[in-house]
Amino acid sequence: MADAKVVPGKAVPRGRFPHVKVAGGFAYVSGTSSRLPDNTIAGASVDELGTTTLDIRVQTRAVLENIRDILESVGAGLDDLVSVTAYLVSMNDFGGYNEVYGEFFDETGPARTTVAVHQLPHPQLLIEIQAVAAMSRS
Ligand SMILES: O=C(O)C/C=C/C(=O)C(=O)O
Repeated sequence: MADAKVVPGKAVPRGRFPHVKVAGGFAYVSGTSSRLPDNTIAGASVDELGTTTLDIRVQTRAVLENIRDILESVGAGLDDLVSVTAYLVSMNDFGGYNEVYGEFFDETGPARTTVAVHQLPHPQLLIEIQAVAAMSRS
């Protein structure tokens, strides 16, 4: 049985899809950004002159924390992840992303693929991650 869920308290999806869908013993987490419940973007700020500052480290941490919260809503956690696909707007951000990623996971963690894409669904986003977790907990 498949079980799709929009998680209360998380940023509402900007389309008709769930945060997570559980099927066949796995939890499939939709592409997740650093967007917060008030629709601001963690790791993005605009000063009084309109200059935008984007921080890949802050965004990466917030993305992984959002995924952690989404997984917890279905009884799983970051330790249950088996696959991660990360989308960066620029490979110039790979170093900062990789540094923060390494605070969450090591070589026993999920299989990972990182690619650069032309754009993400909001101009302030530097990173989005989709992930799959095994539902190992009873
Ligand atoms: O929800 C976000 O902030 C970013 C992710 C969006 C998608 O992956 C999507 O709309 O499909």
